[in-house]
Amino acid sequence: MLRVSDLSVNYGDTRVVDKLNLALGQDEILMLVGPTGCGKTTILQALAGLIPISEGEISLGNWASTPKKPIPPEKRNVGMVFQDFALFPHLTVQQNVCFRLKDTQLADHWLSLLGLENFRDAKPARLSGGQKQRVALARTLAHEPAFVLLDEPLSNLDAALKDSLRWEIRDALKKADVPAIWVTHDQEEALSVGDRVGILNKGVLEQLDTPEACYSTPASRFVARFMGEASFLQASYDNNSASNPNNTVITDIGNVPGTPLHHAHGDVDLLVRPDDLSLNGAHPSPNGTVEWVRYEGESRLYAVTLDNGSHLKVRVSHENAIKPGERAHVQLVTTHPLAVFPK
Ligand SMILES: Nc1ncnc2c1ncn2[C@@H]1O[C@H](COP(=O)(O)OP(=O)(O)OP(=O)(O)O)[C@@H](O)[C@H]1O
Repeated sequence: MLRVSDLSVNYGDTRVVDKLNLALGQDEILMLVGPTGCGKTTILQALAGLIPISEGEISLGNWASTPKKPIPPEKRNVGMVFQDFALFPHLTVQQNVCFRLKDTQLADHWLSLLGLENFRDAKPARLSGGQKQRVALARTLAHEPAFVLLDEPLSNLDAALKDSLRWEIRDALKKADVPAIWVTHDQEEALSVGDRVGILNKGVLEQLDTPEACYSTPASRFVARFMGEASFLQASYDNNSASNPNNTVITDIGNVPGTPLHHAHGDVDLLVRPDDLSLNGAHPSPNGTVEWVRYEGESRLYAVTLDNGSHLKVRVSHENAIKPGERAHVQLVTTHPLAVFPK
């Protein structure tokens, strides 16, 4: 198990990572997300042993690295996958994957598993971005790493390729049966690929949880906003289980079941995602005005200001075409519990 205890990293007087704690299961994939400059790459570099740590401990199997007794990178058996692929341009695919490998059987295994057999003799320049990243992954896994760190492996690829390759990478990591930490800027990627998601804010891990929990019951408003489109709706909530046995939250646009966070009670803010709402431009009693609309293909995303002053984002079918400035009726239509934050 890869274990990180109270890990802090300073650059000079500036603390960039603050008391990070996590433990990864044998084949677990942890997606690390957060705004630019929050410390994601620094964490990967610290885990790989490429930069010194200021406090805490990183351990895996038979080694433990501390500020006083650092374990050098070559003794950690870490595999790294970078966004720029980092392949040797003068070597073929086969030579890249087999680089410094005693047993080339594993190279064959990963080359075939990642669909690279026909490219064995090609040089990287001839390959597409997706193929290059598969070669980089095959090389990493052929060396039987004890854990894998991926630093935005898909960020140099186009959208269609990203979607398929993220699943190929996930499958390969699972087959390799190694823990992995995968840094991404893409919250959709984090939610769909990760076993767990860690959300960093200014060097502090704000939440480490399943994708569902990070999205539905975020630990903070920051996490709520970071993991997707989030609106906060004025609401009232009675936390007394005798008078409110179904945890009902009352709002101007409908009542829904709630999950109270941080002892929310009384006047509260309800976390509403765009798909928790309906929007009707032909309703006889509209309760809001459309501010703008974004066409998304299958759907349209609307920004609506309610007559009570709340701002909401609503995602509905593309068939529903209401223009900015027009009146419409917004209603809460969800049946699953929504997160309730104190004011
Ligand atoms: N070698 C360094 N010396 C001093 N400060 C650094 C150094 N490397 C990074 N930093 C600072 O540490 C902070 C975290 O940087 P880091 O690269 O880990 O962020 P990140 O979350 O990976 O960002 P991005 O998403 O933009 O890649 C930033 O404020 C950055 O400016």
